[in-house]
Amino acid sequence: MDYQVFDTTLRDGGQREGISYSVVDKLAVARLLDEFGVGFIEGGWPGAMPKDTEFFERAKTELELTNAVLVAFGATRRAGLDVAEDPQVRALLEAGTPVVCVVAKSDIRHVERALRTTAEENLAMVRDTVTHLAGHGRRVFVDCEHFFDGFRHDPDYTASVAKAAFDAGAERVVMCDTNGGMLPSMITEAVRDVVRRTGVSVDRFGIHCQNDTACAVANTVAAVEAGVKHFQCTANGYGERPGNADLFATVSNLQLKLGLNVLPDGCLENATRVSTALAEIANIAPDTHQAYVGAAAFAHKAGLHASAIKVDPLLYNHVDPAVVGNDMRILVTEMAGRASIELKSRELGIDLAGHPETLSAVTRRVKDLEAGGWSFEAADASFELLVRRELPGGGFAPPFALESYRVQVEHREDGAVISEATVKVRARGERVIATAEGNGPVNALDEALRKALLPHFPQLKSFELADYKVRILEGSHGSGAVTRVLLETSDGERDWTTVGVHENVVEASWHALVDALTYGLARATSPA
Ligand SMILES: CC(=O)SCCNC(=O)CCNC(=O)[C@H](O)C(C)(C)COP(=O)(O)OP(=O)(O)OC[C@H]1O[C@@H](n2cnc3c(N)ncnc32)[C@H](O)[C@@H]1OP(=O)(O)O
Ligand SMILES: CC(=O)C(=O)O
Repeated sequence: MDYQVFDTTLRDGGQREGISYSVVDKLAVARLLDEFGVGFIEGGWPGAMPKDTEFFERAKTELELTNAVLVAFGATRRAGLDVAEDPQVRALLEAGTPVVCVVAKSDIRHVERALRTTAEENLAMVRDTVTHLAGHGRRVFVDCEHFFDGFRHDPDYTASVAKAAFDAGAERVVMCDTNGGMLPSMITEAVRDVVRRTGVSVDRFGIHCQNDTACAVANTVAAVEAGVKHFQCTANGYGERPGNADLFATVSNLQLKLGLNVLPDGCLENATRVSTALAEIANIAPDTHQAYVGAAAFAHKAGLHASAIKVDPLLYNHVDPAVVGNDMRILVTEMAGRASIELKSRELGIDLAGHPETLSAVTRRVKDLEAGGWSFEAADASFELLVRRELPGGGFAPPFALESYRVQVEHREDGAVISEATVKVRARGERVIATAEGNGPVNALDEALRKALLPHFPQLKSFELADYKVRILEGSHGSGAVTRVLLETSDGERDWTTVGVHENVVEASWHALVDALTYGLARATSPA
């Protein structure tokens, strides 16, 4: 590849609050990153923590990488210590990786105040460590910590650290925006200046940006545009404080916007899947609004967007979502227009192109219902039922009709709380009455309804209530508060979400429940 994509999810990514990878997690993350096509995987700091030491040990036999090489991270030798005697330098070699990356101080203020040593000793620490590691056959990358802050304060000293690393045999010197305080123009200016001062070609430099100004991706792109050929990122931007440059946004920008050859062919289209899988392993909910790979990255809510998208999706998408393995979605809400309804219905397999009256009727109905607290954005199943109910000959025959339901909640002397529901429905020409108990009124209703319908619809057996969310919405314009219920149902293969709204939580739940069973039964009897 023309560029070195250096991933540090397992090292800097692990520095994010809330992440604690196990060794097994680390091995799984490394495999996914390799599959995604990065060139270097920084696995951690051997010797600093037992898990990282074990990871490198197990990687020797358990990790087969196709695209990437494994990198061990460490620091330059301690001040005043012989490099061969420094245990953490020894641990770096014992990790057995072909590449090592050492962090070096490059801001004179850090040298003097944090390391409490001299400018010259710090240069010697860099030289000794690089020479020693290269002498043991390692490719050596040097992360110059606080490079940009240091360069702005004392450019001669910071440049001399970079030069010392190169002269000692470092393959790459990585300029780190450790405090993440830079803006793209500052990066561009510093990159040009350090090349001039050191006389070293820009393509031997690397870039590592923290995200404290929310510019990590932009700063990385700026450095690459200035000629840098090695860039460090983390999956989903995980990292210390607000994080690092997000791998997926960075490679997408470089590949799709600048036309650079950064990943092997066919890898970029795995971005969305790999991003989600890595979020699962990190045990962090995927960021739905993440650029390129988030579930909402290509989700359109505004009616005007939909009307143009109907003509050509690229009129409102900056790239085709498929190039990063993502999908476009149309959201139906009070902001929908007829085009939104038409596109969403098409997404659900209903062609409304020849039905202008239905389009107008559904649009009006959605706006009215949403004004009353309904929300179809996350309830595709209820929206589909609404469309089918409005569509003349929409193939919709409700599988049952309610005569009445009754729910009782009984608090007994011994503290037990029992809910009991009775439903009276008509299904397939028959009147059925069923009673059931439940751990709450909604559960009792659900049980009673299933009991009544099961003899007619055995498919109901596989339906399970997967999630139940309740939100109380404050009333407006003098009306009282209403309750919105979102119900997620699963048949083991597919999930669908329905919505119900009413002043009474049981009635709101009933609406969502009826839609859930109606939709599930309609699906069960129609082809997937
Ligand atoms: C910018 C970055 O994110 S770099 C990555 C940082 N990552 C981590 O810190 C995670 C892992 N860290 C650790 O497990 C521990 O901090 C260790 C094992 C590295 C060190 O632990 P300890 O030996 O207990 O030292 P402690 O963390 O308190 O201080 C770090 C020491 O390293 C020295 N040091 C810091 N940076 C460097 C450097 N680039 N080169 C050499 N020495 C350094 C400090 O001066 C300090 O030395 P001192 O003990 O003489 O005061
Ligand atoms: C090395 C590193 O993580 C930094 O300087 O931010």
